[in-house]
Amino acid sequence: MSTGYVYHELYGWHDTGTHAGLLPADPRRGLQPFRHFENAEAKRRVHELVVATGLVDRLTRLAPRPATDEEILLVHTPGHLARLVAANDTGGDAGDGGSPFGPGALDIARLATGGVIRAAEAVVDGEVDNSYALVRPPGHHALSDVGMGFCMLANIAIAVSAVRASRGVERIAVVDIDVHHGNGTQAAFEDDPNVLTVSVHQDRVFPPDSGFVTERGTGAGHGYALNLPLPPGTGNGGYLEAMRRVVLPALHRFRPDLIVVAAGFDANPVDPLARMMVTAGGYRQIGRMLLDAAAELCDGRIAFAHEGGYDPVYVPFCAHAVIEVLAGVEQPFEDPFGVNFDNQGQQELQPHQETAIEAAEKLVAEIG
Ligand SMILES: O=C(CCC1CCCC1)NO
Ligand SMILES: [Zn+2]
Repeated sequence: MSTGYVYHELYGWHDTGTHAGLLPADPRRGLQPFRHFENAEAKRRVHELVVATGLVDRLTRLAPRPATDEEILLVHTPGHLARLVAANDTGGDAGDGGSPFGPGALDIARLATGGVIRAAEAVVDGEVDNSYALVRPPGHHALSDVGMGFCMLANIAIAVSAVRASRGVERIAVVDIDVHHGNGTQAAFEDDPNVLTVSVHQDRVFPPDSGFVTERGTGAGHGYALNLPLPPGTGNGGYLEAMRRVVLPALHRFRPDLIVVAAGFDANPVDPLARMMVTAGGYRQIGRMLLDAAAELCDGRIAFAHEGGYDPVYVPFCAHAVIEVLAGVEQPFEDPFGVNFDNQGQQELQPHQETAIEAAEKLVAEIG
C-alpha cells in the first residue's frame, strides 16, 4: 500500500494573527489578545507526530506546487482572486472578517490548494494508492466569490474540478467529516450530478445557517448533496452509525471513480470550536470504512485533504490514526488519551442521534 503525503513548512507560516479578526483586543471590552484558533500548532504537530513515530518513513512524500490562476478560476470568480492578489502585500481578510491573513498568504494558500491537487492527481495517476494532504489554510467553507470560516481558497472544490478537467475523472464523491458543514464544497457542485457531496457535521455550529438535511442540491444536482447534521455530544457510536447507514450506502449508490475526504478532526472531545466526542479510535474506524469503500468502488482511489481541528494536543493523534490506516499500518500507535475519551459517558449511539441519522438515511435511495 503506497500512501502519498503532502506537507510543506510554509503551511505553518500562514499568519492568522492574534485577534481572529472579529474580536480584536480591546481593554474597553475586556478583550485580551488571543491567538486565532486557526493557527499553525495543531497541524504542525500532526506532521511532527507523523515524523516522530516513524510513520513518515512508510509514506511517499509528494511535493506541493502552487495552484495556478486557471485552476483557481475553475471555482472562484476573478473578483475573489483579484481581491486576494491585491491584499497579498499587505495582508487582509478572506472575506467574512474572521479569516485574517498576513502578507504573502495567497502564496501559501495557493500551495495548500496545489497540495490537494497534487494528492488527488497522484491517486488518479496511480502514482500512489491513496494520499493525505496535510495542508493549511483549510478550504471547505470558501465560496466562489468570498472566503469564510478561515478559508481563502476552496482547496477540495478546486482539486476536484482540476482532476476532472485534466484527467477526465467523471464521478467524484466528496465526504466531509469536518465537524463544520462543508458549505463551500457543496455550493461549488450544487447543480452537478457527477459530484456527490456528503457532509456529516454538528448541527448549525458553522455556518449557523447551513448544513440542513433538506439541502439536497439544485437542478440536475438535486439528490447529490447529502447533509447529516448531528446533535452536540455525538461520539463514536453516532458517527460510526452515520457512516454505516448514510455515508457508505450513499457511496455505493453513487459509485464514484474517486473519493475525496475533507478530513477535519474538530469533532474530537476537546476541540474549542465544536462539542462532539469522536476519538482517535473513532477516526481510525471512519478512515478504515472509507478506505474499504474506495477499495470496493474505485480501486482504492481515495485522497484526504486536511481541514479543521484545533486542539494542538489531541488532533495529532486523530489525524495520525487515519494516516496509519491509509498506509496499512498493522500495529497502530496508541492514543494515550483513549483510555479516557473512549469511555466517556454516552459514547454509544443515543436515540436523538438515531433520529437525525434516520432523516438522512431516507434520502440515500434518491441517489441515482
Ligand atoms: O473549522 C472550521 C472553522 C469553524 C469556525 C469558523 C468561525 C467559527 C467556527 N471549519 O471547518
Ligand atoms: Zn471545522
